[in-house]
Amino acid sequence: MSSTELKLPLVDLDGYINPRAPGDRERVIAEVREACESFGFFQTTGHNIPLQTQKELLKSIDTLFELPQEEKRKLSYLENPCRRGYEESGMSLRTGDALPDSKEAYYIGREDPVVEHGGFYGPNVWPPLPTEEFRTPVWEYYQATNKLAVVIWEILLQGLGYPTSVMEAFTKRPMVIMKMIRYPPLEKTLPDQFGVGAHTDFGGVTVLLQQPGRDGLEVWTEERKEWVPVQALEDVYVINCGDMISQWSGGRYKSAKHRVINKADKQSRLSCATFYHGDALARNPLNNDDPNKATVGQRLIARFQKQFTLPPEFTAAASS
Ligand SMILES: O=C(O)CCC(=O)C(=O)O
Ligand SMILES: [Fe+2]
Repeated sequence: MSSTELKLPLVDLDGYINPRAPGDRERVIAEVREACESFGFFQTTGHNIPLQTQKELLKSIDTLFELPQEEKRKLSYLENPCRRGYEESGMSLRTGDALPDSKEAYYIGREDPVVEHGGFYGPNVWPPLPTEEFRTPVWEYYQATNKLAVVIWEILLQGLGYPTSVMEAFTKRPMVIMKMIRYPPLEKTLPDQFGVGAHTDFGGVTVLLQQPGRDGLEVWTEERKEWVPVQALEDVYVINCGDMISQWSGGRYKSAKHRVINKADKQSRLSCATFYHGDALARNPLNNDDPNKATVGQRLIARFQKQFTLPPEFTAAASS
């Protein structure tokens, strides 16, 4: 089978969110488990995020990235104690890739009033756009994906035989980072440059919205040693597991390598990833005897130490 024929599993979450018959939920739980054991990725419908909310989010992302470059630079995440704000094209370098990512990104997260735990918690940076054009639709979308991520976490935990109440042990103040992304057209990308170079996601559950019709995401299958292209379909989300949940599951759920290259010659590509981890200070809630005693926050630091500029108090927390 050639790579173009291989597709990610498609799971309809409606049976879990609005069960109508006995066994509906169990069926969805089994389908998600199967997908995450084989691929670490799946696509999904029946997710309960209104199409209008998705469209408004994409419009807001477009408006944001259309701001003049000097305006965007003023919002740099490198200047922000919580690493919220704007990441310019060419700033993320991936191991093994000669060239840095071509994408530009903008990060928001939980809205906490004060900076705490070296910036894991704190306020967002909002761009100088009318509230109704950016902050309101983006925040509505952020909350909707938070809810969806909780549903996915619950399904994944039940797939391993745990009750959903396990969530309480590590999600009192979950770190939920949302990354809005714009990829330049292919003709503006250097040869051998990726939009996002091959990587695994750091932590928990990722909820990804791709701009419909703008393909570009590819997922690595270890079994076949192939990159599987993922279609960007309207109202269809991509869900994947990160390294932390993979480790917590004892390796049952895969954290698959993936990369993005915008396939469109002349059009940019938008996407938005919500990464739902756990409390900064939480440890593996599934195994008290896990020899890896790192907190969620420490894992995050260890992973991004090279990629992001981190304040010293933060880095110190990683090694303690
Ligand atoms: O834009 C995409 O389709 C995927 C982005 C991604 O993998 C990431 O930001 O971690
Ligand atoms: Fe990713």
